[in-house]
Amino acid sequence: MFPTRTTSTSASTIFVNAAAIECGVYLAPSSIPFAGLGMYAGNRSISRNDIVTYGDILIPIVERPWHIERRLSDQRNFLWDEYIWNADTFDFTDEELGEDLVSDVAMASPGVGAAANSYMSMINVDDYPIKISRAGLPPDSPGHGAFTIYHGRSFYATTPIEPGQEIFVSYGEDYFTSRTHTYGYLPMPDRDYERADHILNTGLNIIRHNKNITAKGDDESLREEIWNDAHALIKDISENIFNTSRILNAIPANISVIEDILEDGGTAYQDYNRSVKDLKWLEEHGQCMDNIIVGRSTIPDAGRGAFATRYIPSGGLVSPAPLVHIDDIDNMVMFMEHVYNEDDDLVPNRRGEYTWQLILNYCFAHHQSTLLLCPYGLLSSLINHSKENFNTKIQWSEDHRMRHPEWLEEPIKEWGLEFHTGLQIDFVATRDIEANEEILIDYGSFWQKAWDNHVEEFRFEEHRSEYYRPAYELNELVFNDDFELRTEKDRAYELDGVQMHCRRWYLHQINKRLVGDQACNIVRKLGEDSYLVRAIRWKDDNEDRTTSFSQDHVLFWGVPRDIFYFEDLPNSRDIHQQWAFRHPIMIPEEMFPNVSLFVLLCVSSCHSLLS
Ligand SMILES: C[S@@+](CC[C@H](N)C(=O)[O-])C[C@H]1O[C@@H](n2cnc3c(N)ncnc32)[C@H](O)[C@@H]1O
Repeated sequence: MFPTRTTSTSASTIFVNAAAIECGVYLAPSSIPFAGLGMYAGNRSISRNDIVTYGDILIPIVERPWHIERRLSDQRNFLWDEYIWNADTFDFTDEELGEDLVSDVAMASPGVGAAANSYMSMINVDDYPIKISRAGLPPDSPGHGAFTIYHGRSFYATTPIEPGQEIFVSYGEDYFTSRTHTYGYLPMPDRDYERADHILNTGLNIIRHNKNITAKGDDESLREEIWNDAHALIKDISENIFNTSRILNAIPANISVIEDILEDGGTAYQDYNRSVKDLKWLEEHGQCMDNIIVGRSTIPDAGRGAFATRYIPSGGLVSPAPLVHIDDIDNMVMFMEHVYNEDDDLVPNRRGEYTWQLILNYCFAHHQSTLLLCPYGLLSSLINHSKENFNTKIQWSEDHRMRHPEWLEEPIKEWGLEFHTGLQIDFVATRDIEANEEILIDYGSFWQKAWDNHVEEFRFEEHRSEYYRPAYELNELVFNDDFELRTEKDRAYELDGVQMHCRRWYLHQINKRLVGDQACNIVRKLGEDSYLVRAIRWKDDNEDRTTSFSQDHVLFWGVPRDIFYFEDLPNSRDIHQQWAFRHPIMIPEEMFPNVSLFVLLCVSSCHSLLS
C-alpha cells in the first residue's frame, strides 16, 4: 500500500500552459537533501509496467585506468565515476560486450542513468535490456565507430507513479555500502526497514497494552512520556552509540509521525510525501526533459538522433543538460599498442599510436582549453550537427539553476578538480520546431572541418573487408537459415575480426572431455541444419600440468546451427580503430566569456586534436 501524498494538484496548475499539460518528465531539485538535481514524473499517472522514459544510450569508457595509469598525477578527479555504471550491471553476454572489453568497461548512461537519483526504499523504475546495433549504417559508412552501438535503455515503472513523484532508480546496494563516507549508513530495503518497523510496532504495542500503565488508570500522558523516552533512547543510541546501524537509522526523528508512517506502509515510505511535488512547483523549479525522443537520424552517417515529441516555440526549451566537467582532455586518451616495461608488466605504449575514448564525441570542448564539458540529460546526447539547418543552440542555464554559476568567472584550476557538477546548459529552439522534426545544433567550424577531412580520408577498403560484421550482428544472423555460414574452404572469420565458437552444452554431451565452449570451424555443410564441425580443443597433455596447453582437433557430425556463436577478437570493434572519427563538439565562442581565465594550455595530445 502506498501513502497518499499530502500536496494536491490544483486544476489551475494543470491548465497554466501547454508545456505543463504535456510534460511527462521534469529535471528539478531532488527531494533528497543535498542530492542536487533529480527527475520527476510530470502531469500523468503512470501505471505499473508503463514506459517512463525511452531509449537512452550507453557510451562505453574502456579500461580508462589502464590507459591513463601513471600518466596523470591526479586520477582522483574523474567526475564521470559518479555517473557511470559498471558494464556488469547490464547482463551483457561476453559476446555482446566484446571479449576485449570485459575486463574493465564503464558505461556512461547520460539519461535516467545519470540524472535520476537512487533512494533504495522507493525505487520506482527499472530498465529494459539494452539493444546493440550500428543504427543501420551501410557497411562502408565513415560514421562507424563514431557513435555508440549501445542503445534502447528504456525505463518502465515497477510501481504506480503519481504525477509529480520523483523517479528513483536502483544504483544497487553496493553503490551505497561502498560510499559510507558520503552517505553514512543508510537503511537498505527489506531487511533494515522491516526490522525498524518491527522495533517501532513492538514499542507501540508494549505501551498500548502494558498492564502496569493501565493499572495506574490508563494515563494517556504517562504512556506518551514512556513512548517519548523510548524513542529518545533509540535515537540517542542510533546517533551516538550505533550510528553505523542501518536499522536504527531508519527510525524517524520526528516521533509524532511514527504511527502514521507505520499505518501508511512502514518506515521505508517515510519520505514518500516529500518525494511527490505539486506540478506548479515543478513548473517553477523544474525543466521539461521529454520534449525529445530518439530515432534514426535524417543525416547520413550520423547514427541516431533526437526528435521533437511536441511543438517547441522559438526560444523554448528543447532539453536541459547538466554538465560533467573534466579538467584535462588527456583523461580520454586510449593507447592502441601494448609494451612490456622493465618489470615485465604489459603497459600502454605511450609513444605509440593513440585514439580517444568514444565519449569525447559526446562532450563539448574549446580549442584553447583542456576542459571537456560532457552533458547528461534525457536523450540530449543524441542531438546531431547541421551547419545549415540547425534549429537549436546551446546556452548557459539561468544562474539559479546552476549549483556553481560562479565557476564561469574562475580559472579551471580553481574548480576543475571539484568532485561534483556545478554548471548546466540548455538546448534552446532557434526557430519554431514542429513535432517529429530532428533537433540539430551547429557543432562549430572546427568540428565541421574535422568531419569533412575524415570523410575525405576515409578509405573503407583499407580499414575493413567488405565481409566484416561484428559478433553481435553475426549472432543474430546465425539463427537465420538463409544466412550462409563460412566453411574452412572460405575466408577465415579471424581475418574479419571475429571467431566462431560452439556451445559447450552440445559438445559436452557427445564428448565428456570437452568442458568449455570451443573455438570451432565448419568443415562442410552436411544437410539442412546439419554441419560437420571441427572443434579446436585446447588440451593439457602433461600429467603434472607444468607444460603449456597444446591444440587438438575434434570432429563432430550433424551439428545444428544454433550451437554456433561468434566473439569479437580483441580490439577488433570499430570504436578501437584509429580511423574511427573522434572530435568533441565545440563550445560556441560567445559562451566562453573569459577565455583568458579559462585557458589551460593544451600541452600534449589535445593540441593535435583541436588545432
Ligand atoms: C553527440 S553524438 C550525437 C549522437 C549520435 N548520432 C549517436 O547515434 O549516438 C555526436 C556524434 O554523432 C555523429 N554526428 C552528429 N552530427 C553529424 C553529422 N552532421 N554528420 C555526421 N555525423 C554526425 C558523429 O558520429 C558525432 O561524433
